[in-house]
Amino acid sequence: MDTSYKIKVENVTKEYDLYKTKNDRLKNFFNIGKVEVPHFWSLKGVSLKINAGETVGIIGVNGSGKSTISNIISGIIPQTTGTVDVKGDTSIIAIGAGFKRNLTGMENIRLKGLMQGLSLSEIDDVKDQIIDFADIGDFINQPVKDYSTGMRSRLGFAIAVHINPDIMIIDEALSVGDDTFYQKCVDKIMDFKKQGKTILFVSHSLKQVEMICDRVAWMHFGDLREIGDAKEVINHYRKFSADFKKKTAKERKEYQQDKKKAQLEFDINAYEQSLVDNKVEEDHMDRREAEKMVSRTLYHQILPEKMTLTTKISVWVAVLLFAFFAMVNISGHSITKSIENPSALLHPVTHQVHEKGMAQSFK
Ligand SMILES: Nc1ncnc2c1ncn2[C@@H]1O[C@H](COP(=O)(O)OP(=O)(O)OP(=O)(O)O)[C@@H](O)[C@H]1O
Repeated sequence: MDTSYKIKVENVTKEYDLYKTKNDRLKNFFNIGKVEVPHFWSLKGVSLKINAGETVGIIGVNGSGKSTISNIISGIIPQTTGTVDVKGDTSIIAIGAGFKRNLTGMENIRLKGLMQGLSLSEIDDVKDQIIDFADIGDFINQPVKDYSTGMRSRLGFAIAVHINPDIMIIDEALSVGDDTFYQKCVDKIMDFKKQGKTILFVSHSLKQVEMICDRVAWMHFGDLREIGDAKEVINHYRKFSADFKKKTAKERKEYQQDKKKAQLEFDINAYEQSLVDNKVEEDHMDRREAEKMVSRTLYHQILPEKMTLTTKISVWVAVLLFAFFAMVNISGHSITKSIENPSALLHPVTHQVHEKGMAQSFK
């Protein structure tokens, strides 16, 4: 078994339900009625390995799944199927993620530091460097919700590089600062590289990716189209972009529509079947074994995002029990009487006593 990787992503998919209204979402949550919801597969089965000390760029057109895959690797969002293995005693910092908007910059520094396992005195030691690097002055004592995108990103980057994570995930963080800040960030990233840290670098800037990364993953409408040597993959991507630009507006639109359609129509069962077939045909594996193996890879790490039937039943039972006990309480009857004669719940005891009392007082 290959254990040399730092990050391994196997057959990872991400499905989003495109609800039209909040009401539809709620109805589906409780399984009330049948609400037809389009499903969009932001990732259609992505597998990749990243070794310790590598700097890997993620490139691709808008909406190709770059942020989705990096957010799944950093644990910000769960995958729908597939396995993500981040090895060893690893801390990941995804820049810009995990800010509590109502807390001040200073409070967020402490929070992120504590979440990374630093002690309060260790955080105290680096806090001035973070504030200095982020260069956001007195804003450090203002709630993060009042920051501009650039300030938030600068603070995120500053925290990330100063609390020394093993793996750093940088998603478009360098596109927001001015030239001076940009250079400071690049220097820090190069420093990280020298220290042998693992870096995942999501960017639209091919120049930045070319300068910083050893390898590049090219995401394309939910698929990993290519992964390999940075220069080679970037050249292929540049060629694709140049060819794409040569198409007419109508051709470009049709291409994008076809790709989006494939993301809407992606069939997870057919995908599972294709993985099994692959193992049988190419690895000459026994079909039952292949089925078990694929099923494990796809589903063993998954917490169901949607409620299973058992969970739905449990929620309904809990709601009904809650309503029953609330009515018992209001009615003033005993639990036994309420079970024997549920209609009694509609005739509260206090009401009867009150009436009895009134009747007696009139006698
Ligand atoms: N919460 C969501 N609900 C529905 N669809 C989503 C959601 N988040 C992302 N998507 C869709 O998933 C696809 C991939 O999004 P993602 O943000 O990963 O792309 P990206 O490559 O990072 O794009 P960009 O370069 O514009 O940042 C897009 O089509 C996007 O619209």
